[in-house]
Amino acid sequence: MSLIVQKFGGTSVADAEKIRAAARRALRAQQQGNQVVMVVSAMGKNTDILVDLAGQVCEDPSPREMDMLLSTGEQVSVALVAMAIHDLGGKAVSLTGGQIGVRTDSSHTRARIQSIDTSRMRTLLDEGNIVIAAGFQGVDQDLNITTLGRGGSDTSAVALAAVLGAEMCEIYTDVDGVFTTDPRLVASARKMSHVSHDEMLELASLGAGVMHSRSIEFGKKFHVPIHVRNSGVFTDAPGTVIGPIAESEDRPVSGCALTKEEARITIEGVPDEPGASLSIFRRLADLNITVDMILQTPGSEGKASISFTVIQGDLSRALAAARDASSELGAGPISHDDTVCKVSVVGLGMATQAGVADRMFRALAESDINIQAITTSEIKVSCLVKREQGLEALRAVHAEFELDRPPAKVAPFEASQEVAQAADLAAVVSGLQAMEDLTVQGCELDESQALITMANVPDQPGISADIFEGVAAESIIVDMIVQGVGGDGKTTLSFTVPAKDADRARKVVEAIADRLGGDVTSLASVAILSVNGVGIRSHTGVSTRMFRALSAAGINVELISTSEVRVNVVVAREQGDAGLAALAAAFEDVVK
Ligand SMILES: Nc1ncnc2c1ncn2[C@@H]1O[C@H](COP(=O)(O)OP(=O)(O)O)[C@@H](O)[C@H]1O
Ligand SMILES: N[C@@H](CC(=O)OP(=O)(O)O)C(=O)O
Repeated sequence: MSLIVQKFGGTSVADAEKIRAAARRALRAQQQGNQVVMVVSAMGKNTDILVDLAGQVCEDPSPREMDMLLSTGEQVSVALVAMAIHDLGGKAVSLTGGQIGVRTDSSHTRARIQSIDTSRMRTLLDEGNIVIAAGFQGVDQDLNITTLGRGGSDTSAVALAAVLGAEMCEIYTDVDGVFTTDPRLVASARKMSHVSHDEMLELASLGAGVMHSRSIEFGKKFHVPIHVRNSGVFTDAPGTVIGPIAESEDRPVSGCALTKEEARITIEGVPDEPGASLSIFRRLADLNITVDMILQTPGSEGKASISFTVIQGDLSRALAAARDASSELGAGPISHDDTVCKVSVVGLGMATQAGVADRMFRALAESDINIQAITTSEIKVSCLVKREQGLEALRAVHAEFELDRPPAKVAPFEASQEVAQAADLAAVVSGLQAMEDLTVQGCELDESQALITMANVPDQPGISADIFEGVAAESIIVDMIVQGVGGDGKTTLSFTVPAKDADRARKVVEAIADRLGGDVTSLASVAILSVNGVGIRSHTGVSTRMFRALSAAGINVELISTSEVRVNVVVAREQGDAGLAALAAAFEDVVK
């Protein structure tokens, strides 16, 4: 008998009527011949209310007690959903995370699932029950209640679907599916018929709150088809399938997103030598702080400037860590800005098409928005801008890439489902032992690139657009772009291009420097080392492990860029082979 998991977010169980509607939907799926596991979140804004309450009682609540408190929200809703099903004549049993056997580590408020025991759920299902599982929670080995981080019910649902070998994991929410951007922020946003795991991973971690990014890691790792749908409509109209296939192959950008609550920290005067990045990011990883944009730009006299962003809530802890690292390194000064936000574009197509970054930069410049920092990966470009301009920036890039219009050639919806359903259950089962372990697919060395740096550029709207339009006009594909944070009205931009195009790219940049000011330097050939896999950024230890391995091998990092699926660093060409060997050894235990 087929099994489906249906997850109902807080918005879909916000009141008694919605709870009854969710119950009817689950019963209908059961009547259609499926076994049904529901995963339910706390009603409406109940988790926010509990967080607020804790804040009124105490300034700095203990994470353990926070979990004890927040988990009650889901306990209320699962019981009510079970009662609603009983009332409709169905059989249902509600279970907390602990009762299901969702084992996690002990990182309260951001725990990771270690294993799930399916036996009790299987017995209940075989007896004809709908199982109603509390999302977002588990227990550690001492039976302390843990939670998975805000929005974590999606992760509970996809994890349950993985261990149960479910045919489909349906995510019911208050919108019709995954849109090209948050439809509440941009009215012209368009629902996508499907979106690839890698795009969704990036979008979710870059601000698309419709899905919890770790749920996508599970979906990708365990081949779980995920279908995001609207709980408020009574039709069976398809929503968005998150699977291996992108909606369109020829479109460079699939979606865009905004993270509002960003904070930026910059450490200047960091000695440009092996181990410097390690000293900083090791401390942040030890505190379990997820670092987002990391920008290292070459400075003068053997000193570099390292900037990174964290979510605003982590700022004070991250600043303390930065101060410790800075005094150990003899670096400084340190500055920070907590009035920034990040706008990003994401698309599998940009890996093979020139001219995405420059279009984004031009769209922002035309709205008179200054870009404070840039990072790129194969499938995303992120720009840090003033928070008050965030929404305008999002709308500008959405319009620039015409995301309101469907792509010319859309891969068929059925294809995304078919491929997704060809899941390898054996792989799922073998992955159960340590479900959220890091999956590193491999370490790579690319020796084909050159590095161009333009320092002391006036920090004003339109500079990046000028440079990258000029480079794109020469049909040169830019790989990594890192723009450091400006000081004294100046900024530094570094980027890599294929070595064969380096001379032409340098000429373009020199012409701009002649006009606007700025010092151009280039390295005709560099080595880009990368570690790629699933959920690279949210596993805070990956960069640390990478920097440690390179530092131990005496290799200096010139430039860094990160994404959900990859960390890239640029090192001197002659150190590429040694760097690759060091990384291969460092990640040997986790390469799948
Ligand atoms: N790209 C996007 N597509 C769809 N919804 C998005 C996107 N980005 C952000 N959202 C927001 O996510 C919301 C749904 O997530 P959430 O409020 O957590 O619902 P739930 O309670 O169902 O988990 C939508 O109402 C929408 O405003
Ligand atoms: N109730 C939790 C978990 C969750 O995932 O909720 P939702 O599915 O409503 O985003 C939270 O608010 O964080």
